[in-house]
Amino acid sequence: MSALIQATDLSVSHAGSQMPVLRGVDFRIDPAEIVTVVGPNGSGKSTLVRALLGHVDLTSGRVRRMAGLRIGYVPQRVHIEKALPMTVRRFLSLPRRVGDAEAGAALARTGVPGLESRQITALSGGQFQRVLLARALLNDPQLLVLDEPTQGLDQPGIVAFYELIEDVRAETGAAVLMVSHDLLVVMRASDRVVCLNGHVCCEGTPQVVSAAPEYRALFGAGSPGALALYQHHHDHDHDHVADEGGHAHRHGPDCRHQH
Ligand SMILES: Nc1ncnc2c1ncn2[C@@H]1O[C@H](COP(=O)(O)OP(=O)(O)OP(=O)(O)O)[C@@H](O)[C@H]1O
Repeated sequence: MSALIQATDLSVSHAGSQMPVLRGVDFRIDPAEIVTVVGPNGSGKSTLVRALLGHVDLTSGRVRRMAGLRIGYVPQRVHIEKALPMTVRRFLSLPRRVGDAEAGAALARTGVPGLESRQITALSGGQFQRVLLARALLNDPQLLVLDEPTQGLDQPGIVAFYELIEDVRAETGAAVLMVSHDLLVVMRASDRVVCLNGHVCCEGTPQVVSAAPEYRALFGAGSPGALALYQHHHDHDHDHVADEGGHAHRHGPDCRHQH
């Protein structure tokens, strides 16, 4: 199956920084897959997403996007000028004007029907994330890219949002690339999880990754384990590929974690 996006040996350095943010990253996403990138703060998740979309210059490596690929992108930060009144309806027509029926259908699809006349700044966090998703869906994307789409949501809101994402995938067949901090919920909703820390630390299906000793060392069992990800250190290169149960699972032989 040909990939929607495939990156090979990707390295990125930001201007003024000695250290590359990403080094030697291989990544691909196939049609209808839900892939989630997890990793500590500053590990390069947003940079990877932006590199895959062609929004940052590469130091080395290559990114190939399928010709004509339609992408719906929800960036990590959406700046809304508070002083500038803007209704949901108007927001949905930026940057591309859409008809009332299309706008209404997108809002209904994401579980926030009838919000057209509300001010964007008056929405709750959960409503706003759904409006952002509605806008991303207007393009009839083959790939949805969501950078921390559940920020600011409470636990039930997070669970409901991921259920919505799975429904959207089932209905539209769109692939979904997400960056997330909601590790445990993400494990359930994703076909594949990629753990990033400047490089790909480990990756595979949720089952394979969660069964891997390296994953357990990182996350433990239950929610407190999620904190471990934010404490672990990577001081190694990955030069080892292990195959477990026929699934790709990669981890360095000398991957040391604080646990
Ligand atoms: N435009 C930029 N110019 C310079 N440095 C940048 C730029 N964007 C990101 N960085 C730096 O690159 C590193 C990775 O940032 P990135 O936003 O990709 O990480 P992240 O994993 O998405 O983090 P978080 O979980 O905090 O959102 C950070 O040290 C950040 O300060």
